[in-house]
Amino acid sequence: MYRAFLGLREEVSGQVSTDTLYFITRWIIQLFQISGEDPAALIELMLVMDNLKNHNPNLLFQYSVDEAHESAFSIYYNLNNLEPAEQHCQRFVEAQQQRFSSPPAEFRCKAQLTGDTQPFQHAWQDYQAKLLKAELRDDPLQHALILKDQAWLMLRHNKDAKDIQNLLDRAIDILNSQPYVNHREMALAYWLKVYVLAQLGDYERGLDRLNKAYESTKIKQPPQLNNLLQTAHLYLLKSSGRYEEASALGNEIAYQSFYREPLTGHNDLPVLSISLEKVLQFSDYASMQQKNESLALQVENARLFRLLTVLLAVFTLVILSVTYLAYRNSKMQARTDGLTQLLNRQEGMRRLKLEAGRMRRRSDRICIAILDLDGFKQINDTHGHRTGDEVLKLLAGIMQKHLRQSDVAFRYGGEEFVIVYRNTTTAEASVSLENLRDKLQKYSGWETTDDTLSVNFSAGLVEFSDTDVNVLYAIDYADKMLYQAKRSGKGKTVAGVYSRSTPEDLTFNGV
Ligand SMILES: Nc1nc2c(ncn2[C@@H]2O[C@H](COP(=O)(O)OP(=O)(O)OP(=O)(O)O)[C@@H](O)[C@H]2O)c(=O)[nH]1
Repeated sequence: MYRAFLGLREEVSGQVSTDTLYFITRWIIQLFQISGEDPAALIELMLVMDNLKNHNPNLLFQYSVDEAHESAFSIYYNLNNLEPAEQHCQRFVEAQQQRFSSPPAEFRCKAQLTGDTQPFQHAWQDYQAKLLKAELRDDPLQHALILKDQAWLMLRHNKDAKDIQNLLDRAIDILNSQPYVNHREMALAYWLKVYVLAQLGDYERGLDRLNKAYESTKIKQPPQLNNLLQTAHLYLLKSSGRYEEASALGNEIAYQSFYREPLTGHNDLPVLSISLEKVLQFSDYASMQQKNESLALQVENARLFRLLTVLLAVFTLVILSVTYLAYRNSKMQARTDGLTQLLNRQEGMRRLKLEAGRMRRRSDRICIAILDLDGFKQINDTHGHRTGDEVLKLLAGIMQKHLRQSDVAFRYGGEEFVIVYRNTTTAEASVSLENLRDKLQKYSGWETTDDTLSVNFSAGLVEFSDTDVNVLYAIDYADKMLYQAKRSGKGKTVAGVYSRSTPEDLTFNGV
């Protein structure tokens, strides 16, 4: 297996990026370590260290400087070569301090070197306090989890295997007695147990625990958890001298790791897959090659699937946007008058009623003006309908430009327009209407006729603040005043205030 990966590194060097090479080296180190080939792992590690020196460590390997030193420490420590172990521990501490804003207060490598039991004591006391809390709260699940964590702590500090087993047995018993079994925690507890039994060389019981662990993760088996159990299995096989089985399982774990993130997301994956196949052709791992192919296919399929999902999402988004825009457009069209682009009568009346509602709620007032172009038939007859249309559009444009945003203007019909002035008195609205009139009369840029056109309008204006009266009465009232404006000479505004007491035969105070 190492040979295959060493060969792979040779094959792809120069073709792939430096950090991919670093990843491959990392596996090789891990493989050597798993198999207890510490000196070989050390040589590989030195290779990484050299790379770290040659490249800018803050850029390329910024996430691995401390990991490399920690691995070097463990290897030297295992080999009982304490001087370099100490150096690497120191470098590891420095790297961690650089990498994290708040690195751990106590470092395990230091404690291991000095035989300092302080970190263990602190953590142990912490767990004891938590245990007490869980007991008081009568929370057996939490209790079991803390027992399991305590076992893990003891294991990391090389405590007595029997004590560790006791803790784990208690944790497993509690987990088993729960109405709903927590499969993940159960598997982790069993995994620890297998690990401890492997250290004790108790293969039979270890295997029994392992089968239970596989069993408890059968329902929901995330790949990482499965991988964890496989690693425990590997320890067990190795510790009981079953090297062939261990080697086969080691291969499987290595291949699975090869195709797992983050390397599968790596740009260099195609080169790696092809090269791995080539290397395997010259090695004695023919059966693994098949597995490699099917795994590569799975990766490719997953990638295609991801691509398709993204494409589908983009496509759906485009369709939705287009549909939404078309819908919005058609809605706009249904609301506006095609010629003047003002609101049409239906939408205008709806907005008028809304404004009346708002007025009632705020005890406000509104002014309603009806404008009618004077002598418009004459304009049509003399200058043609196109000029008539131009006049209508001109007045609409002037309204849009010179009315306030809160005012609502719409085409009431033919050459009639309505303006709803929010919170405005008749005096203020009259000023606005005179302003519109002024702009209309001063206009001279006609496109459809050379003649100077005299364009003007008459208007009926009503102030309306009575909360009990239907706003349509006010419109009728404004219409009647418009009629008065027409009758009394055109080109003017006649205004009045409408209330419930306004008699049927209307009296006007002209402006
Ligand atoms: N060009 C054009 N003319 C229209 C449009 N809608 C209505 N008209 C015309 O507007 C004219 C309105 O004529 P009348 O109701 O007699 O009004 P007027 O000539 O302005 O008379 P007064 O209101 O008394 O000043 C009619 O000839 C309609 O055909 C339109 O969209 N475009």
